[in-house]
Amino acid sequence: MSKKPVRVAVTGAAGQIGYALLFRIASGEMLGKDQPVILQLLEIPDEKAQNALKGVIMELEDCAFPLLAGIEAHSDPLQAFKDTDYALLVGARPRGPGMERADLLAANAQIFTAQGKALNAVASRNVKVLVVGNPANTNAYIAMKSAPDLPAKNFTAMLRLDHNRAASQLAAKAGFKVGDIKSLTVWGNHSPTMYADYRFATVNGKSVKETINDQDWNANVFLPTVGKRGAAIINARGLSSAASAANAAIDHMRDWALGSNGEWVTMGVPSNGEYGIPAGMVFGFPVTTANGEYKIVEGLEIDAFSQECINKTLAELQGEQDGVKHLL
Ligand SMILES: NC(=O)c1ccc[n+]([C@@H]2O[C@H](COP(=O)([O-])OP(=O)(O)OC[C@H]3O[C@@H](n4cnc5c(N)ncnc54)[C@H](O)[C@@H]3O)[C@@H](O)[C@H]2O)c1
Ligand SMILES: O=C(O)C[C@H](O)C(=O)O
Repeated sequence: MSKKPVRVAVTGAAGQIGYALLFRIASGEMLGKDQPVILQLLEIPDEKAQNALKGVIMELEDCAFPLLAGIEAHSDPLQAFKDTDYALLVGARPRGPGMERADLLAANAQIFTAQGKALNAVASRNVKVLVVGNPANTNAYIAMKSAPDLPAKNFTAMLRLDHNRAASQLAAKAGFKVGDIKSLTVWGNHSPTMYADYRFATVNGKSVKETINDQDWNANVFLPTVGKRGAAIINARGLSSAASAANAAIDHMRDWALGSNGEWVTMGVPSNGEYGIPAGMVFGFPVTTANGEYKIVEGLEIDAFSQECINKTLAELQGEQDGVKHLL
């Protein structure tokens, strides 16, 4: 018997990540090739954006995806999030000319407060939320705080792009096949301060750290390369990463919904105090996923270098979250 369709809300649906994301969701790459989906798409109430959204919907229709059980276009989050089982919050306010970081935080705080409240009011009580729009961790924190009737653990931020970037850099450095790298993680904020940590990673049972055996490369090449990859792509393309961001969003949601088969993946999730991260802070952690739930990998040893890196990204996130406290 075929499965009942699930509802997937995507915000910023006419943007560049939206364009790289929706077709893959509709083809079953996110939730499985047997799972019909209804897309509930949100764009700002602006004629140009709504027209662009219409065009994307026409293209979705023209793909004749067998799993696409419905498509809705909305400009009101209360309609877009109605009964939604999954919410991918991609749309966000980009930094404009002369805008300070505090202005960016405040503009996004407004968007994610409203969207958190709307999720709280109308979404499925089990909705799984992924925030992609930057600053992703803090936006997820704001949405979570604005939705007190939903489980806080259901609000997550995207660190998977950083994770995938780290895997790819390691593979290139040591000649690994990227798919053979296990137990890699990225701690902290989706920003250049993130700490991509391969101390526990293995390839075919062999330690990645021992194979590479180059702390200078780790500190001075690998971490800056992964941390500044988003900026490098903006410099090269004139636009921020879109296909790789959409791909990471698919990976994040697929693993959360369908399980990671015991493997570690990285998710930005609210801390319960693990590794000294303040409870409630949305932080990149190693997790395993099964039966629609994630579990933070606990008990890992944090050496002095790692602690220093974690402290740096933690301080940045604390600053961001302190900066929006008065708005919540
Ligand atoms: N977490 C990550 O790893 C990661 C990676 C890449 C990009 N990003 C972020 O993702 C976001 C989207 O990137 P993009 O390249 O698709 O941008 P984009 O500008 O191409 O598209 C964003 C879309 O969101 C819409 N939007 C803005 N505010 C909205 C709101 N309140 N409700 C609904 N829609 C809204 C805009 O109209 C626009 O169509 C940006 O914040 C970007 O910085 C995050
Ligand atoms: O949009 C950005 O600022 C960069 C993006 O978050 C990325 O990591 O590619």
